[in-house]
Amino acid sequence: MTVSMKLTIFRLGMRFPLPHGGEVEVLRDVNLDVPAGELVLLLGASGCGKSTLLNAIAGFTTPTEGEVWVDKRRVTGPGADRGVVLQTDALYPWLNARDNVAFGLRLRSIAQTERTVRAEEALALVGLAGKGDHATWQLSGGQRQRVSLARALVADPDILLMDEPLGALDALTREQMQDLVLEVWQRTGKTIVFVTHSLDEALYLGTRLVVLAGPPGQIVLDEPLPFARRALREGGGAKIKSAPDFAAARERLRGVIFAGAQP
Ligand SMILES: Nc1ncnc2c1ncn2[C@@H]1O[C@H](COP(=O)(O)OP(=O)(O)OP(=O)(O)O)[C@@H](O)[C@H]1O
Repeated sequence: MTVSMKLTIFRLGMRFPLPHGGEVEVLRDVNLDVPAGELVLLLGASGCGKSTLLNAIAGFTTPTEGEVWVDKRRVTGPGADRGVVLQTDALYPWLNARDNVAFGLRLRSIAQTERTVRAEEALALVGLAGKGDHATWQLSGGQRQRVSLARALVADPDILLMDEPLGALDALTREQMQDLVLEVWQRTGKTIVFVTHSLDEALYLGTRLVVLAGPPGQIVLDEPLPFARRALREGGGAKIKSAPDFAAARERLRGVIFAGAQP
């Protein structure tokens, strides 16, 4: 699992019709060029349009203006080149962990034996080796999100799109899952776009931080981040999250987001 592709968002705009006439502008002139293998953290206050942007990249919605490209292919709808993980896991309760992961492969007419092998590989990648036979109700919240991540990875997508995937987890599990995301990113080299409204999560996890403010949602900050690579080099986050430069970055960004973030 090593495929990864460049993502290009060009002059993206999104307006939705309102029930009693008129429309609401949710995104305006969003431009983003994501090289292959980058881990982009998309941060912004509630309602600024993060999910709308992610849904447009996933192809779940069609933008009113602009374009989304994955490498040389224009996005016109959902596709196996983009794997999606959402905040709620949406696992099928009648299937065990392995069959939940393998489900998408069945739709693509891949033979049973290969489906099983690939599902087991994906489960191992997210730290669930040997848990394939578990029913979904036997899994903790964190484990369920690991299964969701394995389900997104099993088809070997070019890009992984994650919309607040850790938002419903308790604080400790969330920290463990952040390290898992980093590990998966390092091992697969996938291009990842990860949405969050946690400032600490955005600072810690990304190799690049993109801050969206709105409405209408516009990019107000786009800069590289050092902490994810440092965490991988030094093994683990506690020390990094309490380091003076992490605290300083947090304070600076808090200012950007909560004070002067309106475009
Ligand atoms: N289909 C739609 N029709 C009308 N308005 C919409 C539609 N989808 C989203 N919106 C509006 O667009 C705005 C941005 O929503 P979006 O879910 O993208 O924000 P967000 O930054 O992801 O917020 P949160 O962090 O709370 O999930 C919201 O005001 C929402 O009500």
